[in-house]
Amino acid sequence: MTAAALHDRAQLASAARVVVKVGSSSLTGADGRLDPDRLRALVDVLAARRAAGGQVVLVSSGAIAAAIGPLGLSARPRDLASQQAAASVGQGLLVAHYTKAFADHGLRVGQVLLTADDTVRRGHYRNAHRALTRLLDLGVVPVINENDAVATDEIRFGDNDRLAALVSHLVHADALVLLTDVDSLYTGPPSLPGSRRIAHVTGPADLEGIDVSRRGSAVGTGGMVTKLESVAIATQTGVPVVLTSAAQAADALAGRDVGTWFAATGRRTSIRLLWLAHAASTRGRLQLDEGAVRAVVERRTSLLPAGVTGVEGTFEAGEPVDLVAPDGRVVGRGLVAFSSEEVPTLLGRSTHELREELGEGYDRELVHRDDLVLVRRRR
Ligand SMILES: Nc1ncnc2c1ncn2[C@@H]1O[C@H](COP(=O)(O)OP(=O)(O)O)[C@@H](O)[C@H]1O
Ligand SMILES: N[C@@H](CCC(=O)OP(=O)(O)O)C(=O)O
Repeated sequence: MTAAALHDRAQLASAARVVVKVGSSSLTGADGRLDPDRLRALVDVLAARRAAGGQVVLVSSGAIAAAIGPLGLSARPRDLASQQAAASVGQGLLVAHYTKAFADHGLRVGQVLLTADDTVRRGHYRNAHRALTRLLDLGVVPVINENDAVATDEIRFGDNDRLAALVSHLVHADALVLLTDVDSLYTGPPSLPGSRRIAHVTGPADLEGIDVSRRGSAVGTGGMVTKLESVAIATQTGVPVVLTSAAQAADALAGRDVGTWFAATGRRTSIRLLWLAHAASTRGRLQLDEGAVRAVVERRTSLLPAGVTGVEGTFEAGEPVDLVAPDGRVVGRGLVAFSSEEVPTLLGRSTHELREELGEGYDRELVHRDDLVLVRRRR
């Protein structure tokens, strides 16, 4: 199935496949613990959508919050190991609640735990796509979360907003619905007098001057910042987004004038490159000479070892690195074809020399053009 581009929120009512992301703040009570009534209210809305024939993929946060009570914690843990342990306990409890609540509507759920790698590395991406598509074909509601118990700080999303954008790409969704604890995007912190609802965003220019700096709820992670990053990823790859509160989920899915509608700005494109440009944290840096900068930036060629003068960091082949110009500007990011141990022996050498000395396999690009994005702004 391919997504038909939705042009306005009214079309959401008949969209065939939507991804709905719900944040921890919408599933918890004032004490920061999971509130089964709030979870059930959301499930009622999603089940109604399924009953009307629409497919739903749910990306749900709340694993860590769900463990706060059972583990006797006073608040959301801050260190990675405790978060991993809490997520491991809480994820089972969370899915048990979903399984029961959807079963009351005659629906099955399938738990899928993903890491950033699963949505970016080619083989993993295809695998996740196949599994999710089959679940949907079987009428199941996939319930997705990050695989927090094994995700380390370097590789994890940490928030589910950007994960939801990548999942929307993965399942070819018609739209992404981000549910949180505010009813829309505002011009400034919602609690500040004078902040106004933004109903419609047609592109990045509409977001200029908007203040999203204030952090959100105590249980949520990313606040509005990661939601706007999610919006950027989804809309640039052709998926429109509605952002609203969980309380208005039914209205949003019915295409009514609630929340903020973010129109799609681009067409379906490579998610790997989008992820590289937006969010991947790089593992190292390759120093380019002027000629290599011109080749990569102006002629859009692959990066060859001959144009690289230095390397920093520790990375494996296939991991993201920054491409740095002689003046220190990051001009691009790429998935490097060799590990940081191998790179120094290749630097400044022509592909011919490398083939002669090291044999075939070493005469290829350091970063292939298909694995490279240009960075226009200073990061
Ligand atoms: N300009 C803004 N418009 C709307 N909400 C904002 C804005 N700036 C900051 N926020 C905050 O973002 C929060 C939502 O993020 P978060 O707590 O991470 O939710 P979730 O758990 O749903 O991911 C809201 O509670 C709100 O206070
Ligand atoms: N994967 C984590 C999500 C972290 C989180 O709080 O995300 P969010 O509430 O969407 O900002 C969990 O399930 O607890």
